[in-house]
Amino acid sequence: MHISRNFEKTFLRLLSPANLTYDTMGPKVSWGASASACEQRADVVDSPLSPYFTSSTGVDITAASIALFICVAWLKSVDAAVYFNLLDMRLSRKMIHIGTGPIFLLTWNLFSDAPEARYFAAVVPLLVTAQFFLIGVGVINDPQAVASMSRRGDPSELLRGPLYYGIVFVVSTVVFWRSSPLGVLALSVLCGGDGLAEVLGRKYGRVKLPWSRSKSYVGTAAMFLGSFLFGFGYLVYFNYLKNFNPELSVGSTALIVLLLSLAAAAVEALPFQDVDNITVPLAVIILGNWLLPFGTVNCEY
Ligand SMILES: Nc1ccn([C@@H]2O[C@H](COP(=O)(O)OP(=O)(O)OP(=O)(O)O)[C@@H](O)[C@H]2O)c(=O)n1
Ligand SMILES: C/C(=C\CO)CCC[C@H](C)CCC[C@H](C)CCCC(C)C
Repeated sequence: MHISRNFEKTFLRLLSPANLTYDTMGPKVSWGASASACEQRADVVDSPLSPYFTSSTGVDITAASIALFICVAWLKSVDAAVYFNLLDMRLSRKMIHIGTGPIFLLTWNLFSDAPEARYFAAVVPLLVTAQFFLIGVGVINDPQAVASMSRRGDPSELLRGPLYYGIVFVVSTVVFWRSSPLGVLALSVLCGGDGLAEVLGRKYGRVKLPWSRSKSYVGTAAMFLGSFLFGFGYLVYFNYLKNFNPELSVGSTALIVLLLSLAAAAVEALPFQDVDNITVPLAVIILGNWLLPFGTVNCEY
């Protein structure tokens, strides 16, 4: 068994109630059943880059370089839009929050099916997050990045929301990678739900939640909607690309993502700021680990 499968197993065991048992292939709960085809989660995605290389390392280095290039181009375009006053600082922060993760997810299938591909992929958010960490602590001076990613123009703000966001991406890429619907779902809910909550909440959220005075009913409804749209959209997309084995059944997955989006909206409505970037994906992983097996086809439960 590859070491990364152990990460996944250990991570889920740490997060879950003690009465559930885990199979050896990842976040699939075995409800007392013996190992079956439902518990195989091998990565069988074929990279479009593989015809051009003789080794998986060549594919993975190229895929990581392409992702890094796209990342720099995207972040620099947002910085430039803020610099030329085409974009308001608050909106730019949200655009980075909503856009960066989903763009990264779209690059995942460029990587090879080698077990170490996830580490090459994780290097991309790791490098970008490390750079923002250094800006946050004052080692690197990058006023444009601070302007586009902070709320009030203070570099140390990068050490909260943006840093947590980056860490969640690195950990989830290594632990779950692309063959697990859990990681894809947690990351897309983090980007879509939280992002839409702030954009719509700030614009239309006049009536505040009684227990969370900085959040509104409109924002919480947008959190639910954004979580569902991004979460379900990305699961259907990766399902169509045959990332998940066993395959997801679109109907039951819709229902499960609906429930998980409600849970994500409830967690986001709690009176905390910044840590949403950790609590929301964590809640989706804990609950999704229990619910998602029911959304797979050809399995008996
Ligand atoms: N469930 C939610 C989540 C967020 N929001 C809105 O989204 C914004 C949250 O922005 P954020 O950057 O997290 O916090 P603040 O620092 O309070 O925002 P700002 O300083 O830009 O007002 C707030 O205006 C809040 O009303 C909301 O209405 N409902
Ligand atoms: C402003 C942000 C959050 C506030 O809630 C987002 C911060 C973004 C990061 C620190 C960057 C994370 C890196 C990526 C997930 C890698 C992206 C690669 C890609 C191809 C665009």
